[in-house]
Amino acid sequence: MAPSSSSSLQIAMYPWFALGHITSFLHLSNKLAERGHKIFFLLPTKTRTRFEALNRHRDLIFFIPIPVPQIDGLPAGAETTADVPFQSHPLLLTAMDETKPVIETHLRNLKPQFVFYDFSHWLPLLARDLGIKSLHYCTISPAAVGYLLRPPNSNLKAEKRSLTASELMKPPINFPDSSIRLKAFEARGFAEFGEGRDSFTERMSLCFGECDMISFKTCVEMEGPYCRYIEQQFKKPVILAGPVVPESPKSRLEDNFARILDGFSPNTLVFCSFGSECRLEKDQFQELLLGLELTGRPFLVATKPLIGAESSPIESAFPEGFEDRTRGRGFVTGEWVQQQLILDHPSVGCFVTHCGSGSLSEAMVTDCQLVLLPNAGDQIINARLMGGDLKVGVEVEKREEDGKFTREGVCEAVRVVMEEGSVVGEMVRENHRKWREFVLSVGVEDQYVKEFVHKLQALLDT
Ligand SMILES: C[C@@H]1O[C@H](OP(=O)(O)OP(=O)(O)OC[C@H]2O[C@@H](n3ccc(=O)[nH]c3=O)[C@H](O)[C@@H]2O)[C@H](O)[C@H](O)[C@H]1O
Repeated sequence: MAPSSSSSLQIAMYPWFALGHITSFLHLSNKLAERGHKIFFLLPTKTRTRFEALNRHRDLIFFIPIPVPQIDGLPAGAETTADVPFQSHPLLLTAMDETKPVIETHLRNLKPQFVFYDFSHWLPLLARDLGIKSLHYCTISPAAVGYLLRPPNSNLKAEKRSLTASELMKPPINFPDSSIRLKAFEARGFAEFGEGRDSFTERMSLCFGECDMISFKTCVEMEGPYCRYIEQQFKKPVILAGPVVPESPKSRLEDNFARILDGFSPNTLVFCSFGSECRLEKDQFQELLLGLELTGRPFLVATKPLIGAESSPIESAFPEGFEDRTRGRGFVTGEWVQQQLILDHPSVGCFVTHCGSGSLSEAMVTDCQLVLLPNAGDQIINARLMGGDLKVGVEVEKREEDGKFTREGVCEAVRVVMEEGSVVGEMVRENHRKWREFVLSVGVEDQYVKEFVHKLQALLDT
């Protein structure tokens, strides 16, 4: 018998097998556990160790290991999008779909009142059969969902076709007024995604269409119009978890990085990270490094480029003479770093980000200047939102003909935000400061989470 709506909630969470999604669900779990609610966090077995440090309430957040089925074509032991190239993501989706019987067993035993999910389109239907309410907790921004997914009632299905590049260059009908547009090369990228995109679009339409409620990690002040647009398009209540400000992990910054960062004056170092999935082609990786070299500033890059064999050392992809020229001020690693702790370090003055939603949440609460260098998917829309609507960062220019960025473009974007007296730099600094103050102001987060829980409890009474 479900407890009355005034007592604490019991929620199962099953995020998509991507570190950015798991991180986002865990940040929300911390906020809910802080208020006494119990979370059963289902995640791939081996991946759990990456997240122990982020679990701040081990008495209320219980990690439940889910073995990832071995699918033909998936490397042995692969569990998340960080373990496979982008082209293999559909195989990982299949692996997640094949965990359905295991998830059903857990839900029958755990008997949560809710299940939160994002890409497992079969979960809302399963939950309904088990008398469990389902919430699609969408880590992708409402602006990106609205622009890229297009309304479910569009005539595309009837015409059995995908959106063309020219259709994708313009926002959908009734989309809120904004600076969000796709450039020709970006629209072509989405259109060429083709049937992979169609089945993904189909999957997402089910994820949004079958749940009891939709939720985003954002606030009305930032993305209210886009949330209302989603509500209208999917005819489903949208509840907001608020900014879900990530707390810093309990761990300390590793000595080798502490030593590097302690060696630089406050707000001087450029930190660059592209999340857990992005793998730059070698030519673009070199343009990035040469661009940071051109700035004349100290920099730390944490990203794993696509280079020959996985076992090749990252130095094999460095531009000619780069190491000698940047010794003592340029640091590059292909390993997983403690991004939140690095961003918190006083020497970091600029964050070059791929605009993944987790990284942007973390960026918003720092005082780093932001350079936006989206790689794919919703990151592009996030960059337009941050650089165009909110004006809290500057986007790196890319060539129209092939969508590639250049060393000069990287250097110019860093210069604009970091140079003393730069008008644009001061504008984005001030806008970022205002949003940071809003997001961190007393009561904002608490009010959003309270309202979020209240709406969940109200759903139990329906
Ligand atoms: C929603 C989905 O998130 C995806 O994940 P991705 O990992 O790329 O990026 P983030 O969301 O920033 O998530 C990345 C997370 O990994 C952390 N991190 C990353 C690198 C590192 O070396 N160390 C770290 O601690 C970082 O702090 C953040 O919390 C994609 O963007 C996708 O476009 C988006 O729809």
